[in-house]
Amino acid sequence: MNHAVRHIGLDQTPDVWPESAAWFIGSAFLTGTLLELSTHPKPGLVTPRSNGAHRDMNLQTFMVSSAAIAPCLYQCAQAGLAHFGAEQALLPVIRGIGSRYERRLLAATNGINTQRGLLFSAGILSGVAGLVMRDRPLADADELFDLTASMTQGLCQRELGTLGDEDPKTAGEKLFRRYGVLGIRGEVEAGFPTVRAAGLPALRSARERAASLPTLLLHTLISLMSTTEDTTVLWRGGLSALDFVREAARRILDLGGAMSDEGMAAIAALDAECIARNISPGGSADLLAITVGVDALLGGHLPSPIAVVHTPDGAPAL
Ligand SMILES: CC(C)(COP(=O)(O)OP(=O)(O)OC[C@H]1O[C@@H](n2cnc3c(N)ncnc32)[C@H](O[C@H]2O[C@H](COP(=O)(O)OP(=O)(O)OP(=O)(O)O)[C@@H](O)[C@H]2O)[C@@H]1O)[C@@H](O)C(=O)NCCC(=O)NCCS
Ligand SMILES: Nc1ncnc2[nH]cnc12
Repeated sequence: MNHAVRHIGLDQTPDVWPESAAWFIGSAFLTGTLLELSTHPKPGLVTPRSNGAHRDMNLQTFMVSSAAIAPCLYQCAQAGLAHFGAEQALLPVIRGIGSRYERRLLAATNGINTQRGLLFSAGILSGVAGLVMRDRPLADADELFDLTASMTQGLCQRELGTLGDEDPKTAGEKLFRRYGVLGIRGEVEAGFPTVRAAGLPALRSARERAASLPTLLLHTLISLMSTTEDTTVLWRGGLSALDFVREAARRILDLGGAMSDEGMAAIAALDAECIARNISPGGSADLLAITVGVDALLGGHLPSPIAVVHTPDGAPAL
């Protein structure tokens, strides 16, 4: 068995591999989804202790929508594992699965848009991961992101560039018309540059510095917020809100991010300010879930959720 496969605990016996690989991939992104939701504080976002800048959803709204979309991740991974031929031909298969689950998401939340963006990005990555992992573990994040960019080449032109004079329907289409921003489609078609350049480096840096799990997750989010072209922020507050969020996040990173007392104080202040201004960086929250999921696919180990204290004789303190 391949060392990397053994390292991430997959059973590579031929008749079990596709099933276990699909569950492994889906669980990686579900782990990222659940850990994002469980993180507190998160400026302007829903947490176990705050609804952030939202009046129409709370943690349980996200719990039911996460439960509704979890099977989609597994099915997209299975579609990738079963796909033979050019990767571009896999995209419509993934889009078909995702569209069905977007309806299930909205049915589970009574029409509230909690995680449409996450469904899109995590579904596509699950499919691409399946494409690669049919034969072997992922080499690195670049392999996953480069293949994603290849599979979705032309997506923005097809779905945004050909809007013509017809009325834009979704937030992303309206914002493309108004500001020329590409939103989640642009992030995906470019191969997740924000996760590559900000998310994964921040997560790895926090892990190397032995940060606790909550600190690691929040530090990664702030790093993502400093650079994400988040159409969720744009939708609510325009370019001034997007500039405000990115500049505030950069200042927090200059103070040490979530790994310093000064940074944590600035995060608390930003949370209050986002709520006061009705700003919610939902796109960055999605990218936090994606970052954790990709790290898990690569066998990354996260700090224990509870820092276990051991007694002098080595037994865990109860
Ligand atoms: C492909 C679609 C998902 C595109 O949808 P849309 O045309 O709306 O495009 P965008 O606005 O660009 O993106 C939609 C959501 O993606 C998140 N997002 C935005 N920018 C980025 C970015 N730069 N990087 C990553 N992700 C980004 C964001 O999603 C999160 O925020 C939403 C919750 O926030 P909230 O403010 O509450 O949103 P609203 O309720 O809309 O506003 P209020 O009324 O409350 O004020 C939530 O979606 C989070 O996930 C953007 O909102 C879609 O068209 C599509 O095709 N879907 C079908 C499914 C599919 O194809 N799946 C394939 C794979 S399975
Ligand atoms: N925790 C959260 N709060 C608000 N919007 C989100 N989109 C994804 N995660 C979110």
